[in-house]
Amino acid sequence: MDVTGNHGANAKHDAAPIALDRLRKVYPDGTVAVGELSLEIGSGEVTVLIGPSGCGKSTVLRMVNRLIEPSGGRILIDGAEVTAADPVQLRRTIGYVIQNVGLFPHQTVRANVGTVPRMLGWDRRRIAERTDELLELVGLSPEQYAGRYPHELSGGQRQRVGFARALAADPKVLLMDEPFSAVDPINRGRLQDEFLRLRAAVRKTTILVTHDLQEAIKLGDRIAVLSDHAQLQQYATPAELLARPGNDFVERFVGEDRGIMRLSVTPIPRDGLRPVAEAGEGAPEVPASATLREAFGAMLAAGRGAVVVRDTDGAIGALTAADVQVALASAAVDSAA
Ligand SMILES: Nc1ncnc2c1ncn2[C@@H]1O[C@H](COP(=O)(O)OP(=O)(O)OP(=O)(O)O)[C@@H](O)[C@H]1O
Repeated sequence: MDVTGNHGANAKHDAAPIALDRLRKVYPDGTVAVGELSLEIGSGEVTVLIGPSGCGKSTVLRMVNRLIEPSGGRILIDGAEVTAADPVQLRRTIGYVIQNVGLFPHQTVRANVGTVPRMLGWDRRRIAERTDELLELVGLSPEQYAGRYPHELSGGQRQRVGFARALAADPKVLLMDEPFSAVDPINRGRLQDEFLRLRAAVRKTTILVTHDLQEAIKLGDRIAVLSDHAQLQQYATPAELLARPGNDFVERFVGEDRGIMRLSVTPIPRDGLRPVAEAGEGAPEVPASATLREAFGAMLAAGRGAVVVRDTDGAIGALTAADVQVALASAAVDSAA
């Protein structure tokens, strides 16, 4: 299946880099929502904006698709200034996913997903094919769900439809504003996993707003930590951010759990493994691609002090609880280098 949507004439859009250059927004009542923000987002990367409530995250996002007009500065997508584009045309090249999805209640799932392709004048057959393809991609069988209305879906399913709709016309850029926050914790985890799976298949330059640090760490290639007026406090990979908070604000923001959270962004050190026998008889096993969190979790679940690490050729070594601590310490040194 061609999940990129690049099968039809004129449908091809590669992911595009985004640059925010001294971006500013002062609302008419004088509120300075965004003081001056500069940020570069690489093509195909997921950047997460995170920060306290009211710090300007949504304002930044909504300036990128011109739902809000900037008061100053520039936004460049693929080198072209966003403010030079027609806002309606622009929005057709940008997928937008919001908290409560905003599906049209009186339209079927099929019609909702086909919204932008219809506006772009695609023929019916092509729209139908693309809709089926996307529904499958987000894990909803078209036979079962295409004819339903939004009120006949669960919150998580609605979110999936919203995501399919955002991807329908193969946008260059995806903007996601708290996309999973209206969903219960279990479905939220599932949707996050789904997002990770999808983004491996469809690489879109994505800006995702959240106030959930776990989510930021799980989904972001890079995280921008903002304080009031969208002041950039640190822009770093999840591993760097947790190992080396750039200042007191970020240190307070990531909080005391950052040591634990680092487990989930640090891979098992293949070079630092012990002989397999040191794990002891019946030790739990984890794949070499696992993180320290998964390895440590397997130890705790089995009540053991070590795991056997396996790759496709078989067992490649043992990792103990003490090794986990050493690996974390050396990963912190690496990320400082
Ligand atoms: N239309 C508006 N007029 C005046 N002030 C506004 C307007 N919209 C938002 N603001 C203010 O701008 C600031 C930034 O709001 P914004 O919604 O961008 O923050 P946020 O970081 O996304 O917040 P949250 O995490 O709570 O959703 C806030 O102080 C908010 O009150």
